[in-house]
Amino acid sequence: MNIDFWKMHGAGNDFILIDDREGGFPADDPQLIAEMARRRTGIGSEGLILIQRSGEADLRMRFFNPDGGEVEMCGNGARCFARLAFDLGAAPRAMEFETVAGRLGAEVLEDGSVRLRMTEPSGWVLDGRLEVEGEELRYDFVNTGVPHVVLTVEDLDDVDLEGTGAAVRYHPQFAPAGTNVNFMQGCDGNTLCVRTYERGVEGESGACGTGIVACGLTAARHGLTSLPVTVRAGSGDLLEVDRREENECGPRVTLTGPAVYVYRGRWRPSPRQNKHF
Ligand SMILES: N[C@@H](CCC[C@H](N)C(=O)O)C(=O)O
Repeated sequence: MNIDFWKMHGAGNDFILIDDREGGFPADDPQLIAEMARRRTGIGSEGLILIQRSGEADLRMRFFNPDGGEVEMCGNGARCFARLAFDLGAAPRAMEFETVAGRLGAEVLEDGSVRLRMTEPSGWVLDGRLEVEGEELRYDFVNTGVPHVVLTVEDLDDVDLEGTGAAVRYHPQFAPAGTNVNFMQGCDGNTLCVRTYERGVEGESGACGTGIVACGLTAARHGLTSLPVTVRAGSGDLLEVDRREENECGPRVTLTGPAVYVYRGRWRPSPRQNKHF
């Protein structure tokens, strides 16, 4: 058996997407997922996404980090999920789907970009203090579907992203789940620039949607910017974070940005994965 997939990216954050509406993908095999996601010897990606049927919404999204572990949500991945689901005829242009973090809404816009309606942010810590390598760091924290620390910096090009990122990601304060770590700088006008050390990628990813939302909301709460805010990801792509009056449920945080096809392919598992096929 082969696995048909789409390779897509959202602002440079790249994913493997699989139409698993009929079931059958061995999601309980982290080794297989890690092998598919591995650069050089696999397809290479910063996450694997399953499109599944749902009894309660249009669809269900499952998201796996490239280390094979399932986590609650992925902002850039959710936009790719919505665009592919719409193009496959699996969901209407304005859809709702389940995630482990809760129910999301998405609208595929005419140009193929996607506006995502997020779950309500939770677990806020504003102006927290953290000791990292003998130094006190000021940080903010919010869960926008997955956990995010936001570190406000003066010069994004001058941060030790891998060093400080890993130290905060594994800091006992955020154990056992760990956290993603965003470095945020105010840029020109009402624009933020963000680079993210991602849990599960264990390094800098091309962009992180939930991290960009965490930064946009944090900057607004500190009065550094106002919503809607434009955020430039590490990849250079621009996304918009807003809080909009969407429906009778009241205002919802939104993330709008690209969802781009790279190619379509078929994965033939290596012999050591043949147990499934
Ligand atoms: N890239 C994602 C976040 C994916 C999950 C993250 N790696 C985690 O473990 O929390 C995004 O765009 O939000």
